[in-house]
Amino acid sequence: MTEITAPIHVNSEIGKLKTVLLKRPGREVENLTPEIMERLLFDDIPYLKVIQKEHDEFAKALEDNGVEVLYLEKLAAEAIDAGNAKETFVEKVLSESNIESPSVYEGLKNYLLDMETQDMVIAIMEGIRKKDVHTKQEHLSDVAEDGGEPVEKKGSGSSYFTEDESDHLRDVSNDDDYPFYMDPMPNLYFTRDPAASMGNGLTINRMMFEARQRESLFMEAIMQYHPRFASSDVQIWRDRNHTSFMEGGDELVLNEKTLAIGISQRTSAQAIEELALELFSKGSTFEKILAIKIPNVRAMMHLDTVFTMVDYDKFTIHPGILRIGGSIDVYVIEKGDEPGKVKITHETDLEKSLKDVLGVEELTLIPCGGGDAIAAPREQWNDGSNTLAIAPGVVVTYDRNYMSNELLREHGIKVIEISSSELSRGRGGPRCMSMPLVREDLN
Ligand SMILES: NC(=O)NCCC[C@H](N)C(=O)O
Repeated sequence: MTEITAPIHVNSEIGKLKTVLLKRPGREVENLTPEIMERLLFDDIPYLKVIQKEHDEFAKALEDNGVEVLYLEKLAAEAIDAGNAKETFVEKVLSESNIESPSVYEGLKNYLLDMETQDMVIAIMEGIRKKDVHTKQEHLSDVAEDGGEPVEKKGSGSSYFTEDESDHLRDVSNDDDYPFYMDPMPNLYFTRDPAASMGNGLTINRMMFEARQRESLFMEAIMQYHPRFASSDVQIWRDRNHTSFMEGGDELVLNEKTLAIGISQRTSAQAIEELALELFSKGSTFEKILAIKIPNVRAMMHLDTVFTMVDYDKFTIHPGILRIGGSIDVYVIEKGDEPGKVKITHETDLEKSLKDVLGVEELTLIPCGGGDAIAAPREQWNDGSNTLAIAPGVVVTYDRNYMSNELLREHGIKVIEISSSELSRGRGGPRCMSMPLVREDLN
């Protein structure tokens, strides 16, 4: 086996995992409240101490199996320092954080730039509460509360009072009760979605919901400035400056010539076609994309919530994506006859489409929860189909999905289970929580 020196090298879903990017859940998951959790794409509020313990167990399971684990928060801070890009980064994040008031903008900027880079990255991820940053408007509200003269507040935020700002009506908050100037990013521990490795490059994604759109700024900075990546020839197949959206949970690398991408709640058909054109024209190894249409519902937001590869010829599947009779729409996208054009063939037999591109005679689709009318949707809801393959036939899964795990074992798959009572509350499993950077090639 030749040693892989490229910082990103992913030619399959199942090749031995060498390096992976994770994000340990931090206070951003505690900054959820019942009022905002739905908008921030959570169904419940995780218990921080336990979710961190479970995540550490996940990281340890990977390390015990020879995987190098890198952390997003650390790489992002290293990148920003290496690129001397603190101010540029802060300005970019602020410009995407819906801050209308100039005094709030200035207050936040000074507040963040006064921090060490690592603390600043973590603060941005956790979300920034109004009570931590003092701006002129806060003093105006003090007047209203006390009926007296504005008094400069003492405490950590007082130096961020922007005394010179002119008064703007837009400084008057529409929602004084809302606790944040900058929303937390609780979904960051799903490192799979903001960017996706394919070949020796990646897509840095424009994500569907505002709750997640700023997440890909960290990966953009890492690729731009971090010495581990910036000095190498990492191909950005698609950047985040698009209007059509794509998320990594939909992007599967079947082999070095073929991708499977979900047309889903989070990834549009247009984005897939645009990516195909980029890949076909920029000298990638990819020649085909299977665009698989899945239901546009929250429970199945990405293709990897209903379909993952576990071995050369085996996949998990949630039966809920198939029509009665087992058909599903698969659009095979290939290079067209003219530049700037693709050729699209419509197929409806997923098993056959997969056999064709993988070059295998037999293929097994292992149904989530055994296909049982109750167990299948229950275990799918807790990511029973969302396995992370760390080698052919070896996967990491959530322990709570015992029926699906048992079935995987019956099919000869080695299953490494991790605790999942809190991790699962964010509606993502082991594949969602990991972004492979390097995998060994298959023979
Ligand atoms: N690939 C994945 O399916 N990721 C899980 C993302 C869960 C997150 N709460 C979201 O709704 O985006």
